[in-house]
Amino acid sequence: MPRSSSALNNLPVKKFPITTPQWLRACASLFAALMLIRSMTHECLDLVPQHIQRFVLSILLGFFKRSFPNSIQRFILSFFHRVIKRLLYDQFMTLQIEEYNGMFRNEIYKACELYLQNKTSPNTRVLRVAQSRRDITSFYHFVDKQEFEDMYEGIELRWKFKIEIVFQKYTKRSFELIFDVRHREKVKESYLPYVLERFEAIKNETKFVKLHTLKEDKYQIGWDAINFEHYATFDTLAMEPEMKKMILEDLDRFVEGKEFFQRVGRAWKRGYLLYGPPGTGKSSLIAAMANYLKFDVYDLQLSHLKSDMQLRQVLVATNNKSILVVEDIDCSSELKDRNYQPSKAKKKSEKQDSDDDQAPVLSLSGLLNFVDGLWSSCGEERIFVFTTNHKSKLDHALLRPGRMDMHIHMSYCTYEGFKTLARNYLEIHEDHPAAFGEIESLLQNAEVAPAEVAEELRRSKDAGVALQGLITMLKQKQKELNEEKKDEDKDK
Ligand SMILES: Nc1ncnc2c1ncn2[C@@H]1O[C@H](COP(=O)(O)OP(=O)(O)OP(=O)(O)O)[C@@H](O)[C@H]1O
Repeated sequence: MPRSSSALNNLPVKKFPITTPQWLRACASLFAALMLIRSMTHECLDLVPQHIQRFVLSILLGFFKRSFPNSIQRFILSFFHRVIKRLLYDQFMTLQIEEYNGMFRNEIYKACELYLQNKTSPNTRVLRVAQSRRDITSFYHFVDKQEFEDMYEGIELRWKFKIEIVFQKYTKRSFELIFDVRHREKVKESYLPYVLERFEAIKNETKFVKLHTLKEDKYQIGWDAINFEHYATFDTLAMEPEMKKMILEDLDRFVEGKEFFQRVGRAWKRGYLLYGPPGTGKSSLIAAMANYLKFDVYDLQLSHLKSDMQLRQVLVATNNKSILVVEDIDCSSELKDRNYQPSKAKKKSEKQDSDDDQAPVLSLSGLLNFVDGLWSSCGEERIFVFTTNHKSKLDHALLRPGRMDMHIHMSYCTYEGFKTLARNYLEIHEDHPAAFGEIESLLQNAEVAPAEVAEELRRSKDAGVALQGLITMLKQKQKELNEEKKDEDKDK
């Protein structure tokens, strides 16, 4: 039987102070109010620089600590401290930028290094400064925990440089970028690309060619860089004009050849072999190439390396747009013969042989692999230059195209070469016709390196005296040569 409506009305009803939807609404309003207060606090705090906020907070905390000596009050204070800290600082995000990304140097790290050169913070107390003769800008070396401040479109950014020792062996360098987490996207999409852009611009504005040499500390082997202060250019180089033109055109084709190398599926690199007697300008030509292309020079002294692994380690640490030089490659006894067979060496002594088998080896194939093998694809716009006084002593594997693409013979001084040197050292242009004529005919038979001619021309500022000195020296050389020939004929 259905209950009557009056019966229903008489049932006991439990009354709540507020209904469930009302309670939810109240919570939502409270939450919204809190969010509003939080964002208003942040908006207001945005107007106050962070270091001032931190300073004010530390003063307030000090004041409250002194005012509340009792332990319960201190507990409440530390609770509030944590809440305020959370409100103020836990909104920060930290980006870590380490120097190495696996085996390779991190491009963003390099960009930060240069970008932050001119940015210091008011609390910077130590700066290591260096300046080179040719360089008008000073270089700052960062010290551990050094801080930098930056401002980008109203966003405050704090940088910190860190040096850590890992595994008690290696030094690990990194930058930390600390910023308000709300600007995460802007920092990623806009600020970091801006840093990279500035890096490229600063690099081009202040590009000084660097000379990198190997340095080894207790644990690691790496590169040390100084400004390259070799003033040789193609203008000052004593060389046949056609040869100069050919090299310059080859270099131009190389640097403009990115698409070509991609199209033909080859690594963007080029190898030059410079060969000729001592003092004919091999090092000067390398300097002229570096100054012309504004490429850094890496002087790879093989005697500093013990194994292929070390070789790989230093080679992957080189930058793009660089010239890797191995001087006097024929003298590199460090390079084990490609056909090196431990069995042959057994004849020597058992003990030494077993040591050899286990010792890490620096091999020619290790080097070739980098010039032409799989490792050659690491990096781009690389030039390899090997020099030798004795081309005939070199392994044929090294000489083939693809490894050494261009063989450049650095010859004894020619008349054209002499004219360049006379212009360099005495600032004269064939206004001593008599002396020039005599020197031209003497040079045809003399085997004299440009270094020797240059040395003679340096002896006096008076062009006439210097040229006469050169003529005497050339005559003396010719005399010696004739006597040698006579002796040879006698022996025959
Ligand atoms: N072709 C050249 N043009 C201009 N200067 C030269 C030339 N060759 C030599 N010189 C002068 O002689 C010096 C020594 O030359 P450089 O070191 O370039 O010769 P090198 O062929 O590399 O010698 P080595 O084989 O002994 O290393 C240079 O500093 C330069 O002043």
